[in-house]
Amino acid sequence: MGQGHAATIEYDVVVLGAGPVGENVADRARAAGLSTAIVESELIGGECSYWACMPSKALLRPVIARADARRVPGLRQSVQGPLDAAAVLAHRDYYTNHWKDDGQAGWLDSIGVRVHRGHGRLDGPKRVTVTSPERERHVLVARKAVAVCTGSRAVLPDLPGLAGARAWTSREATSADHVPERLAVVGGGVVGTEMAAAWQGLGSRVTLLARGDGLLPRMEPFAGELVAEGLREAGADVRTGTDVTSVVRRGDTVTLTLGDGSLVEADEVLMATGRAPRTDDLGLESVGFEDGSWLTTDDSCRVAGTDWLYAVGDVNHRALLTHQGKYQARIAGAAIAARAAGVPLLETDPWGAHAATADHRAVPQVVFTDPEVAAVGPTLAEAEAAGRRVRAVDHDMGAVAGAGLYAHGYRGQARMLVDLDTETVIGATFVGPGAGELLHAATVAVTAEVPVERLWHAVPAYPTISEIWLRLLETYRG
Ligand SMILES: Cc1cc2nc3c(=O)[nH]c(=O)nc-3n(C[C@H](O)[C@H](O)[C@H](O)COP(=O)(O)OP(=O)(O)OC[C@H]3O[C@@H](n4cnc5c(N)ncnc54)[C@H](O)[C@@H]3O)c2cc1C
Ligand SMILES: NC(=O)c1ccc[n+]([C@@H]2O[C@H](COP(=O)([O-])OP(=O)(O)OC[C@H]3O[C@@H](n4cnc5c(N)ncnc54)[C@H](O)[C@@H]3O)[C@@H](O)[C@H]2O)c1
Repeated sequence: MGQGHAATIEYDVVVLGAGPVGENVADRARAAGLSTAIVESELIGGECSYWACMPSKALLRPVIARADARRVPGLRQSVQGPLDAAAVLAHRDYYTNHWKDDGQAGWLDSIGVRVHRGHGRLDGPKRVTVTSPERERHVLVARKAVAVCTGSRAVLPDLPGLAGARAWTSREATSADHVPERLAVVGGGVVGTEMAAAWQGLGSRVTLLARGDGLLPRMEPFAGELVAEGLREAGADVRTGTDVTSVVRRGDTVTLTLGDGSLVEADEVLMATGRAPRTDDLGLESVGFEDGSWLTTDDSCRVAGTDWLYAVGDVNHRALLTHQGKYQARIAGAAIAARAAGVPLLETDPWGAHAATADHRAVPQVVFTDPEVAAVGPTLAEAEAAGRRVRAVDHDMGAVAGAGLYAHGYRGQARMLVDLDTETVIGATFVGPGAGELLHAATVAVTAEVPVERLWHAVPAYPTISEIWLRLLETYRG
Protein backbone atom coordinates (compact mmCIF):
# COMPACT_ATOMS: atom_id res chain seq x y z
CA MET A 1 0.00 0.00 0.00
CA GLY A 2 1.52 3.35 -0.98
CA GLN A 3 1.85 6.10 1.60
CA GLY A 4 -0.85 8.19 -0.06
CA HIS A 5 -3.40 5.41 0.60
CA ALA A 6 -2.14 4.39 4.03
CA ALA A 7 -5.00 4.02 6.50
CA THR A 8 -4.89 6.56 9.33
CA ILE A 9 -5.97 5.71 12.86
CA GLU A 10 -6.17 8.21 15.69
CA TYR A 11 -5.38 7.56 19.34
CA ASP A 12 -4.69 9.83 22.29
CA VAL A 13 -1.30 8.21 22.92
CA VAL A 14 0.98 6.16 20.68
CA VAL A 15 3.81 4.19 22.31
CA LEU A 16 6.74 3.02 20.19
CA GLY A 17 8.24 -0.22 21.52
CA ALA A 18 6.53 -2.81 23.73
CA GLY A 19 9.38 -3.67 26.06
CA PRO A 20 8.76 -3.54 29.81
CA VAL A 21 8.85 0.25 29.67
CA GLY A 22 6.53 0.77 26.70
CA GLU A 23 4.04 -1.68 28.21
CA ASN A 24 3.98 0.34 31.42
CA VAL A 25 3.60 3.71 29.70
CA ALA A 26 0.69 2.25 27.73
CA ASP A 27 -0.86 0.80 30.88
CA ARG A 28 -0.66 4.12 32.75
CA ALA A 29 -2.07 6.06 29.78
CA ARG A 30 -5.04 3.76 29.29
CA ALA A 31 -5.66 3.66 33.07
CA ALA A 32 -6.08 7.44 32.86
CA GLY A 33 -8.79 6.93 30.24
CA LEU A 34 -6.66 7.79 27.19
CA SER A 35 -7.06 5.67 24.05
CA THR A 36 -3.67 4.04 23.58
CA ALA A 37 -1.83 2.09 20.88
CA ILE A 38 1.55 0.38 21.09
CA VAL A 39 3.82 -0.53 18.17
CA GLU A 40 6.20 -3.50 18.36
CA SER A 41 8.54 -4.79 15.66
CA GLU A 42 9.72 -7.95 17.44
CA LEU A 43 8.36 -9.53 20.62
CA ILE A 44 6.04 -7.88 23.14
CA GLY A 45 8.03 -7.87 26.38
CA GLY A 46 11.18 -6.52 24.74
CA GLU A 47 14.82 -7.26 25.41
CA CYS A 48 14.24 -7.85 29.14
CA SER A 49 11.86 -10.78 28.70
CA TYR A 50 13.67 -12.66 25.94
CA TRP A 51 17.36 -11.69 25.75
CA ALA A 52 18.28 -9.90 28.97
CA CYS A 53 16.94 -9.94 32.57
CA MET A 54 14.78 -13.06 32.50
CA PRO A 55 16.96 -15.53 30.60
CA SER A 56 20.18 -14.28 32.21
CA LYS A 57 18.77 -14.69 35.72
CA ALA A 58 17.32 -18.09 34.83
CA LEU A 59 20.84 -19.16 33.80
CA LEU A 60 22.44 -17.64 36.90
CA ARG A 61 20.05 -18.84 39.60
CA PRO A 62 21.28 -22.48 39.68
CA VAL A 63 24.89 -21.32 39.51
CA ILE A 64 24.44 -19.06 42.53
CA ALA A 65 22.27 -21.54 44.45
CA ARG A 66 24.95 -24.22 44.01
CA ALA A 67 27.72 -21.86 45.12
CA ASP A 68 25.65 -20.93 48.20
CA ALA A 69 24.89 -24.57 48.98
CA ARG A 70 28.57 -25.45 48.76
CA ARG A 71 29.17 -23.05 51.66
CA VAL A 72 26.75 -24.82 53.97
CA PRO A 73 28.37 -27.58 56.04
CA GLY A 74 26.40 -30.79 55.73
CA LEU A 75 25.04 -29.77 52.35
CA ARG A 76 28.33 -29.13 50.59
CA GLN A 77 29.02 -32.80 49.85
CA SER A 78 25.69 -33.24 48.08
CA VAL A 79 26.29 -30.49 45.51
CA GLN A 80 29.79 -31.23 44.24
CA GLY A 81 28.78 -32.43 40.79
CA PRO A 82 28.25 -30.40 37.62
CA LEU A 83 24.99 -28.66 36.92
CA ASP A 84 22.53 -30.37 34.61
CA ALA A 85 23.10 -27.85 31.81
CA ALA A 86 20.31 -29.23 29.62
CA ALA A 87 17.82 -28.77 32.47
CA VAL A 88 19.07 -25.23 33.13
CA LEU A 89 18.73 -24.29 29.46
CA ALA A 90 15.25 -25.84 29.37
CA HIS A 91 14.26 -23.82 32.45
CA ARG A 92 15.62 -20.69 30.76
CA ASP A 93 13.47 -21.52 27.72
CA TYR A 94 10.44 -21.84 30.00
CA TYR A 95 11.17 -18.38 31.44
CA THR A 96 11.34 -16.83 27.99
CA ASN A 97 8.11 -18.62 27.06
CA HIS A 98 10.14 -20.19 24.23
CA TRP A 99 10.47 -16.71 22.70
CA LYS A 100 6.71 -16.40 22.16
CA ASP A 101 4.80 -13.36 23.31
CA ASP A 102 1.19 -14.52 23.21
CA GLY A 103 0.84 -14.12 27.00
CA GLN A 104 1.97 -10.51 26.99
CA ALA A 105 -0.04 -9.72 23.85
CA GLY A 106 -3.11 -11.15 25.61
CA TRP A 107 -2.49 -8.93 28.62
CA LEU A 108 -2.29 -5.75 26.51
CA ASP A 109 -5.46 -6.80 24.75
CA SER A 110 -7.21 -7.44 28.08
CA ILE A 111 -6.46 -3.92 29.34
CA GLY A 112 -7.61 -2.29 26.12
CA VAL A 113 -4.28 -1.26 24.59
CA ARG A 114 -4.29 -1.76 20.82
CA VAL A 115 -1.17 -3.53 19.51
CA HIS A 116 0.20 -2.71 16.05
CA ARG A 117 2.82 -5.19 14.89
CA GLY A 118 5.57 -3.73 12.75
CA HIS A 119 8.34 -1.16 12.57
CA GLY A 120 7.28 2.26 13.82
CA ARG A 121 8.75 5.46 12.47
CA LEU A 122 8.00 9.09 13.28
CA ASP A 123 6.70 11.01 10.28
CA GLY A 124 6.41 14.57 11.55
CA PRO A 125 4.94 15.72 14.87
CA LYS A 126 2.48 13.26 16.47
CA ARG A 127 2.49 10.98 13.40
CA VAL A 128 3.84 7.45 13.36
CA THR A 129 4.05 5.23 10.30
CA VAL A 130 3.87 1.51 10.96
CA THR A 131 5.24 -0.94 8.41
CA SER A 132 3.89 -4.39 9.15
CA PRO A 133 5.86 -7.61 8.60
CA GLU A 134 3.78 -8.03 5.41
CA ARG A 135 5.13 -4.60 4.28
CA GLU A 136 1.71 -2.96 4.67
CA ARG A 137 1.77 0.58 6.00
CA HIS A 138 -0.61 2.59 8.09
CA VAL A 139 -0.39 5.86 9.93
CA LEU A 140 -1.13 6.41 13.60
CA VAL A 141 -1.93 9.94 14.69
CA ALA A 142 -1.48 10.78 18.36
CA ARG A 143 -3.82 13.48 19.65
CA LYS A 144 -1.83 13.98 22.86
CA ALA A 145 1.57 12.26 22.99
CA VAL A 146 4.01 9.85 21.41
CA ALA A 147 6.28 7.91 23.78
CA VAL A 148 9.48 6.46 22.33
CA CYS A 149 10.36 3.33 24.32
CA THR A 150 12.52 1.55 21.77
CA GLY A 151 15.28 0.50 24.17
CA SER A 152 18.89 -0.23 23.36
CA ARG A 153 21.00 -2.79 21.55
CA ALA A 154 24.48 -4.20 22.04
CA VAL A 155 27.25 -2.11 20.55
CA LEU A 156 30.27 -3.77 18.93
CA PRO A 157 33.68 -2.09 18.78
CA ASP A 158 35.35 -1.60 15.44
CA LEU A 159 37.94 -4.41 15.68
CA PRO A 160 39.72 -6.15 12.80
CA GLY A 161 38.08 -9.50 12.05
CA LEU A 162 35.11 -8.99 14.36
CA ALA A 163 32.53 -8.64 11.58
CA GLY A 164 33.27 -12.18 10.39
CA ALA A 165 33.80 -13.74 13.82
CA ARG A 166 30.12 -14.61 14.50
CA ALA A 167 30.59 -13.02 17.91
CA TRP A 168 27.92 -13.41 20.55
CA THR A 169 26.20 -10.30 21.87
CA SER A 170 23.99 -10.38 24.95
CA ARG A 171 21.28 -11.89 22.73
CA GLU A 172 23.24 -15.06 21.94
CA ALA A 173 24.73 -15.20 25.45
CA THR A 174 21.24 -15.39 26.93
CA SER A 175 19.63 -17.63 24.30
CA ALA A 176 22.40 -20.11 23.29
CA ASP A 177 21.24 -23.72 23.12
CA HIS A 178 24.56 -25.33 24.01
CA VAL A 179 27.44 -24.77 26.43
CA PRO A 180 30.61 -23.83 24.55
CA GLU A 181 33.73 -25.59 25.78
CA ARG A 182 35.71 -22.33 25.77
CA LEU A 183 34.11 -18.88 25.97
CA ALA A 184 35.99 -15.58 25.75
CA VAL A 185 34.13 -12.60 27.20
CA VAL A 186 35.22 -9.07 26.24
CA GLY A 187 34.05 -6.37 28.67
CA GLY A 188 34.08 -6.30 32.46
CA GLY A 189 30.75 -4.51 32.98
CA VAL A 190 27.52 -6.01 34.20
CA VAL A 191 26.76 -8.16 31.16
CA GLY A 192 30.36 -9.40 30.98
CA THR A 193 30.60 -10.42 34.64
CA GLU A 194 27.13 -11.96 34.85
CA MET A 195 27.51 -13.97 31.67
CA ALA A 196 31.03 -15.06 32.63
CA ALA A 197 29.61 -16.35 35.93
CA ALA A 198 26.69 -18.10 34.22
CA TRP A 199 28.66 -19.92 31.52
CA GLN A 200 31.59 -20.80 33.76
CA GLY A 201 29.04 -22.30 36.16
CA LEU A 202 27.39 -24.20 33.32
CA GLY A 203 30.68 -25.81 32.33
CA SER A 204 32.46 -23.47 29.89
CA ARG A 205 36.07 -22.50 30.46
CA VAL A 206 35.69 -18.72 30.52
CA THR A 207 38.36 -16.11 29.85
CA LEU A 208 37.14 -12.63 30.84
CA LEU A 209 39.04 -9.74 29.27
CA ALA A 210 38.48 -6.30 30.79
CA ARG A 211 40.37 -3.25 29.71
CA GLY A 212 40.12 -1.18 32.92
CA ASP A 213 41.91 -1.67 36.24
CA GLY A 214 39.09 -3.77 37.60
CA LEU A 215 35.65 -5.21 36.92
CA LEU A 216 32.36 -3.31 37.30
CA PRO A 217 34.02 0.10 36.92
CA ARG A 218 30.83 2.03 37.72
CA MET A 219 30.57 0.53 41.19
CA GLU A 220 32.66 0.78 44.36
CA PRO A 221 36.10 -0.71 43.58
CA PHE A 222 35.73 -3.48 46.19
CA ALA A 223 32.70 -4.80 44.26
CA GLY A 224 34.78 -5.55 41.17
CA GLU A 225 37.58 -6.99 43.27
CA LEU A 226 35.32 -9.46 45.07
CA VAL A 227 33.54 -10.45 41.86
CA ALA A 228 36.90 -11.06 40.13
CA GLU A 229 37.93 -13.20 43.10
CA GLY A 230 34.67 -15.17 42.89
CA LEU A 231 35.05 -15.75 39.16
CA ARG A 232 38.62 -16.94 39.61
CA GLU A 233 37.61 -19.31 42.38
CA ALA A 234 34.96 -20.71 40.05
CA GLY A 235 37.75 -21.44 37.56
CA ALA A 236 37.52 -18.49 35.16
CA ASP A 237 40.62 -16.76 33.81
CA VAL A 238 40.03 -13.07 34.62
CA ARG A 239 42.38 -10.54 33.07
CA THR A 240 42.12 -6.80 33.71
CA GLY A 241 44.02 -3.97 32.02
CA THR A 242 43.78 -5.93 28.77
CA ASP A 243 43.05 -4.50 25.34
CA VAL A 244 41.68 -6.71 22.59
CA THR A 245 43.10 -5.64 19.22
CA SER A 246 41.52 -8.21 16.88
CA VAL A 247 38.97 -11.01 16.89
CA VAL A 248 39.34 -13.50 14.04
CA ARG A 249 37.40 -16.72 13.42
CA ARG A 250 38.82 -19.64 11.48
CA GLY A 251 36.36 -22.51 11.38
CA ASP A 252 35.30 -23.50 14.88
CA THR A 253 37.98 -21.46 16.63
CA VAL A 254 37.99 -17.77 17.33
CA THR A 255 41.32 -16.11 18.15
CA LEU A 256 41.58 -12.87 20.09
CA THR A 257 44.80 -10.90 19.91
CA LEU A 258 45.56 -8.84 23.00
CA GLY A 259 47.45 -5.55 23.30
CA ASP A 260 50.62 -7.32 24.48
CA GLY A 261 50.55 -9.57 21.41
CA SER A 262 49.38 -12.68 23.25
CA LEU A 263 46.51 -14.78 21.92
CA VAL A 264 43.38 -16.23 23.48
CA GLU A 265 41.56 -19.03 21.68
CA ALA A 266 37.91 -19.88 22.24
CA ASP A 267 34.96 -21.59 20.63
CA GLU A 268 32.73 -18.55 21.11
CA VAL A 269 33.38 -14.93 21.96
CA LEU A 270 30.89 -12.67 23.74
CA MET A 271 31.28 -8.94 23.14
CA ALA A 272 29.82 -7.31 26.26
CA THR A 273 31.01 -3.82 25.42
CA GLY A 274 28.02 -1.59 26.11
CA ARG A 275 24.79 -0.43 24.51
CA ALA A 276 23.59 1.91 21.76
CA PRO A 277 20.12 3.48 21.49
CA ARG A 278 17.57 1.89 19.16
CA THR A 279 16.77 5.19 17.48
CA ASP A 280 18.25 4.57 14.05
CA ASP A 281 15.55 4.43 11.39
CA LEU A 282 13.07 6.02 13.78
CA GLY A 283 12.30 9.14 11.72
CA LEU A 284 13.69 11.41 14.42
CA GLU A 285 14.97 13.77 11.73
CA SER A 286 11.34 14.46 10.76
CA VAL A 287 10.82 16.10 14.16
CA GLY A 288 14.13 17.92 14.48
CA PHE A 289 16.32 15.30 16.19
CA GLU A 290 19.13 13.08 15.02
CA ASP A 291 18.47 9.44 14.18
CA GLY A 292 20.72 7.12 16.15
CA SER A 293 21.11 9.37 19.19
CA TRP A 294 20.04 8.90 22.82
CA LEU A 295 17.01 11.11 23.55
CA THR A 296 17.54 13.65 26.31
CA THR A 297 14.50 14.38 28.46
CA ASP A 298 13.41 16.43 31.45
CA ASP A 299 12.38 14.66 34.65
CA SER A 300 8.87 14.01 33.34
CA CYS A 301 10.58 12.12 30.49
CA ARG A 302 9.45 14.69 27.92
CA VAL A 303 11.99 15.37 25.18
CA ALA A 304 13.45 18.85 25.46
CA GLY A 305 11.94 21.36 23.02
CA THR A 306 8.67 19.46 22.40
CA ASP A 307 5.28 19.38 24.11
CA TRP A 308 4.22 15.95 22.81
CA LEU A 309 7.27 13.65 22.53
CA TYR A 310 8.41 11.48 25.45
CA ALA A 311 11.39 9.12 25.66
CA VAL A 312 11.23 6.51 28.40
CA GLY A 313 13.50 3.63 29.46
CA ASP A 314 16.89 2.70 28.02
CA VAL A 315 16.43 5.05 25.07
CA ASN A 316 16.79 8.17 27.28
CA HIS A 317 20.04 6.86 28.79
CA ARG A 318 19.09 7.92 32.34
CA ALA A 319 19.49 4.42 33.83
CA LEU A 320 19.64 1.28 31.69
CA LEU A 321 17.64 -0.94 34.02
CA THR A 322 14.20 -2.48 33.72
CA HIS A 323 12.93 -1.41 37.13
CA GLN A 324 14.14 2.16 36.63
CA GLY A 325 12.58 2.33 33.15
CA LYS A 326 9.29 1.07 34.57
CA TYR A 327 9.49 3.75 37.27
CA GLN A 328 10.02 6.36 34.55
CA ALA A 329 7.02 4.86 32.75
CA ARG A 330 4.81 5.43 35.80
CA ILE A 331 6.02 9.03 36.06
CA ALA A 332 5.76 9.73 32.32
CA GLY A 333 2.33 8.08 32.18
CA ALA A 334 1.12 10.37 34.98
CA ALA A 335 2.60 13.43 33.25
CA ILE A 336 1.01 12.53 29.91
CA ALA A 337 -2.35 12.04 31.61
CA ALA A 338 -2.11 15.30 33.59
CA ARG A 339 -1.15 17.34 30.52
CA ALA A 340 -3.89 15.67 28.46
CA ALA A 341 -6.41 16.64 31.15
CA GLY A 342 -5.20 20.25 31.03
CA VAL A 343 -3.81 20.27 34.57
CA PRO A 344 -2.20 23.74 34.69
CA LEU A 345 0.79 22.96 36.94
CA LEU A 346 2.48 19.59 37.11
CA GLU A 347 4.25 18.33 40.24
CA THR A 348 7.76 18.49 38.81
CA ASP A 349 9.63 19.45 41.97
CA PRO A 350 11.98 16.77 43.32
CA TRP A 351 10.00 13.71 44.43
CA GLY A 352 6.85 15.18 42.86
CA ALA A 353 4.35 12.89 41.07
CA HIS A 354 5.67 14.01 37.67
CA ALA A 355 9.45 13.96 38.28
CA ALA A 356 11.60 10.84 37.99
CA THR A 357 13.78 12.11 40.84
CA ALA A 358 15.06 8.68 41.84
CA ASP A 359 16.96 8.55 38.52
CA HIS A 360 19.35 11.12 40.04
CA ARG A 361 19.33 10.03 43.67
CA ALA A 362 18.46 6.42 44.18
CA VAL A 363 19.00 3.97 41.32
CA PRO A 364 19.21 0.46 42.77
CA GLN A 365 21.05 -2.31 40.95
CA VAL A 366 21.85 -5.92 41.71
CA VAL A 367 24.56 -7.76 39.80
CA PHE A 368 23.72 -11.45 40.04
CA THR A 369 27.25 -12.81 40.21
CA ASP A 370 28.82 -14.90 42.98
CA PRO A 371 29.18 -12.91 45.19
CA GLU A 372 26.22 -10.69 44.42
CA VAL A 373 26.65 -6.93 44.26
CA ALA A 374 23.82 -4.67 45.40
CA ALA A 375 24.15 -0.91 45.22
CA VAL A 376 22.01 2.21 45.38
CA GLY A 377 22.91 5.90 45.11
CA PRO A 378 26.27 7.33 44.15
CA THR A 379 29.61 5.69 44.83
CA LEU A 380 32.08 7.51 47.10
CA ALA A 381 34.00 8.73 44.04
CA GLU A 382 30.82 10.00 42.38
CA ALA A 383 29.63 11.80 45.51
CA GLU A 384 33.03 13.46 45.98
CA ALA A 385 33.20 14.44 42.33
CA ALA A 386 29.80 16.10 42.78
CA GLY A 387 31.29 18.18 45.59
CA ARG A 388 29.35 16.57 48.46
CA ARG A 389 30.74 16.33 52.00
CA VAL A 390 30.42 12.61 52.61
CA ARG A 391 31.75 9.90 54.85
CA ALA A 392 32.11 6.30 53.70
CA VAL A 393 31.47 3.78 56.46
CA ASP A 394 32.85 0.31 55.68
CA HIS A 395 32.25 -3.02 57.35
CA ASP A 396 33.06 -6.67 56.77
CA MET A 397 29.77 -8.43 55.97
CA GLY A 398 31.20 -11.73 57.16
CA ALA A 399 31.43 -10.35 60.72
CA VAL A 400 27.65 -10.54 61.12
CA ALA A 401 26.19 -13.66 62.77
CA GLY A 402 23.48 -14.03 60.11
CA ALA A 403 26.10 -14.02 57.36
CA GLY A 404 28.11 -16.80 58.99
CA LEU A 405 24.98 -18.90 59.31
CA TYR A 406 24.02 -18.18 55.71
CA ALA A 407 27.38 -19.35 54.40
CA HIS A 408 30.30 -20.77 56.35
CA GLY A 409 33.35 -18.55 55.77
CA TYR A 410 31.08 -15.80 54.37
CA ARG A 411 33.09 -13.22 52.48
CA GLY A 412 31.64 -9.81 51.72
CA GLN A 413 31.96 -6.11 52.21
CA ALA A 414 29.51 -3.28 52.85
CA ARG A 415 29.76 0.47 52.48
CA MET A 416 27.27 3.09 53.66
CA LEU A 417 27.66 6.62 52.38
CA VAL A 418 26.51 9.38 54.74
CA ASP A 419 26.03 12.99 53.69
CA LEU A 420 27.62 14.98 56.50
CA ASP A 421 25.51 18.07 55.85
CA THR A 422 22.14 16.32 56.06
CA GLU A 423 23.20 13.35 58.23
CA THR A 424 21.29 11.02 55.91
CA VAL A 425 22.36 7.91 54.02
CA ILE A 426 22.74 8.76 50.33
CA GLY A 427 24.18 5.48 49.09
CA ALA A 428 25.05 1.92 50.00
CA THR A 429 26.84 -1.04 48.47
CA PHE A 430 26.65 -4.62 49.72
CA VAL A 431 28.78 -7.36 48.20
CA GLY A 432 28.33 -10.94 49.32
CA PRO A 433 26.15 -14.03 48.99
CA GLY A 434 22.48 -13.09 49.28
CA ALA A 435 23.29 -9.36 49.18
CA GLY A 436 20.63 -8.62 46.56
CA GLU A 437 17.78 -9.03 49.01
CA LEU A 438 19.35 -6.47 51.38
CA LEU A 439 19.12 -3.68 48.88
CA HIS A 440 15.58 -2.42 49.18
CA ALA A 441 16.05 -1.32 52.78
CA ALA A 442 18.86 0.94 51.56
CA THR A 443 16.74 2.23 48.68
CA VAL A 444 13.96 3.15 51.12
CA ALA A 445 16.43 4.90 53.44
CA VAL A 446 17.98 6.89 50.59
CA THR A 447 14.67 7.82 48.94
CA ALA A 448 13.00 8.78 52.22
CA GLU A 449 16.11 10.68 53.37
CA VAL A 450 15.84 9.03 56.78
CA PRO A 451 18.16 10.72 59.30
CA VAL A 452 20.91 8.43 60.58
CA GLU A 453 19.67 9.12 64.12
CA ARG A 454 16.29 7.59 63.25
CA LEU A 455 17.89 4.58 61.52
CA TRP A 456 19.43 3.83 64.91
CA HIS A 457 15.89 2.79 65.94
CA ALA A 458 15.41 0.49 62.91
CA VAL A 459 16.31 -2.82 64.52
CA PRO A 460 17.45 -5.62 62.19
CA ALA A 461 16.15 -9.08 63.10
CA TYR A 462 18.66 -11.46 64.67
CA PRO A 463 20.37 -13.42 63.17
CA THR A 464 19.93 -12.02 59.64
CA ILE A 465 22.53 -10.56 57.28
CA SER A 466 20.62 -7.26 57.68
CA GLU A 467 22.45 -6.83 60.99
CA ILE A 468 25.14 -5.31 58.78
CA TRP A 469 23.04 -2.12 59.10
CA LEU A 470 23.60 -2.09 62.86
CA ARG A 471 27.35 -2.65 62.43
CA LEU A 472 27.53 0.20 59.89
CA LEU A 473 25.61 2.56 62.18
CA GLU A 474 27.73 1.60 65.21
CA THR A 475 30.86 2.29 63.16
CA TYR A 476 29.48 5.66 62.08
CA ARG A 477 28.53 6.71 65.63
CA GLY A 478 31.81 5.44 67.05
C1 LIG B 1 22.10 -9.41 29.28
C2 LIG B 1 21.32 -8.34 29.98
C3 LIG B 1 20.83 -8.58 31.24
C4 LIG B 1 20.10 -7.58 31.90
N1 LIG B 1 19.66 -7.83 33.16
C5 LIG B 1 18.96 -6.90 33.81
C6 LIG B 1 18.49 -7.14 35.13
O1 LIG B 1 18.73 -8.20 35.73
N2 LIG B 1 17.78 -6.17 35.75
C7 LIG B 1 17.50 -4.98 35.14
O2 LIG B 1 16.85 -4.14 35.75
N3 LIG B 1 17.95 -4.72 33.88
C8 LIG B 1 18.66 -5.65 33.21
N4 LIG B 1 19.09 -5.40 31.93
C9 LIG B 1 18.70 -4.13 31.29
C10 LIG B 1 17.25 -4.25 30.72
O3 LIG B 1 17.18 -5.33 29.82
C11 LIG B 1 16.84 -2.97 30.02
O4 LIG B 1 17.06 -1.88 30.89
C12 LIG B 1 15.36 -3.03 29.64
O5 LIG B 1 15.10 -4.09 28.75
C13 LIG B 1 14.93 -1.71 29.01
O6 LIG B 1 13.58 -1.77 28.69
P1 LIG B 1 12.99 -0.89 27.49
O7 LIG B 1 11.52 -1.20 27.46
O8 LIG B 1 13.44 0.51 27.64
O9 LIG B 1 13.69 -1.46 26.19
P2 LIG B 1 13.67 -2.90 25.52
O10 LIG B 1 13.48 -3.98 26.51
O11 LIG B 1 14.89 -2.94 24.66
O12 LIG B 1 12.38 -2.89 24.61
C14 LIG B 1 12.26 -2.05 23.49
C15 LIG B 1 11.27 -2.63 22.53
O13 LIG B 1 11.07 -1.73 21.45
C16 LIG B 1 10.99 -2.44 20.23
N5 LIG B 1 11.33 -1.53 19.14
C17 LIG B 1 12.54 -0.93 18.94
N6 LIG B 1 12.48 -0.12 17.87
C18 LIG B 1 11.21 -0.21 17.39
C19 LIG B 1 10.52 0.40 16.31
N7 LIG B 1 11.11 1.29 15.51
N8 LIG B 1 9.23 0.07 16.10
C20 LIG B 1 8.61 -0.83 16.91
N9 LIG B 1 9.20 -1.42 17.96
C21 LIG B 1 10.49 -1.11 18.20
C22 LIG B 1 11.97 -3.57 20.44
O14 LIG B 1 11.69 -4.64 19.54
C23 LIG B 1 11.73 -3.93 21.89
O15 LIG B 1 10.74 -4.91 22.03
C24 LIG B 1 19.84 -6.35 31.26
C25 LIG B 1 20.34 -6.11 29.98
C26 LIG B 1 21.07 -7.08 29.34
C27 LIG B 1 21.58 -6.81 27.96
N1 LIG C 1 21.76 -7.14 36.74
C1 LIG C 1 21.57 -6.01 36.08
O1 LIG C 1 21.02 -5.04 36.61
C2 LIG C 1 22.03 -5.89 34.67
C3 LIG C 1 22.57 -6.98 34.00
C4 LIG C 1 23.07 -6.78 32.72
C5 LIG C 1 22.97 -5.54 32.12
N2 LIG C 1 22.40 -4.53 32.78
C6 LIG C 1 22.38 -3.18 32.17
O2 LIG C 1 22.67 -3.21 30.82
C7 LIG C 1 23.57 -2.19 30.49
C8 LIG C 1 24.60 -2.70 29.54
O3 LIG C 1 25.55 -3.56 30.18
P1 LIG C 1 26.96 -3.80 29.53
O4 LIG C 1 27.71 -4.67 30.45
O5 LIG C 1 26.78 -4.21 28.12
O6 LIG C 1 27.54 -2.35 29.46
P2 LIG C 1 28.49 -1.56 30.48
O7 LIG C 1 28.60 -0.21 29.90
O8 LIG C 1 28.05 -1.75 31.88
O9 LIG C 1 29.90 -2.32 30.37
C9 LIG C 1 30.60 -2.40 29.17
C10 LIG C 1 32.05 -2.58 29.49
O10 LIG C 1 32.74 -2.87 28.29
C11 LIG C 1 33.94 -2.16 28.29
N3 LIG C 1 34.35 -1.96 26.90
C12 LIG C 1 33.81 -1.13 25.99
N4 LIG C 1 34.47 -1.24 24.82
C13 LIG C 1 35.44 -2.17 25.00
C14 LIG C 1 36.44 -2.72 24.17
N5 LIG C 1 36.58 -2.33 22.90
N6 LIG C 1 37.25 -3.64 24.69
C15 LIG C 1 37.13 -4.04 25.98
N7 LIG C 1 36.20 -3.56 26.81
C16 LIG C 1 35.36 -2.64 26.32
C17 LIG C 1 33.65 -0.87 29.03
O11 LIG C 1 34.84 -0.32 29.54
C18 LIG C 1 32.69 -1.35 30.11
O12 LIG C 1 33.36 -1.72 31.28
C19 LIG C 1 24.19 -1.69 31.77
O13 LIG C 1 24.01 -0.29 31.84
C20 LIG C 1 23.48 -2.39 32.86
O14 LIG C 1 22.91 -1.48 33.77
C21 LIG C 1 21.94 -4.66 34.04
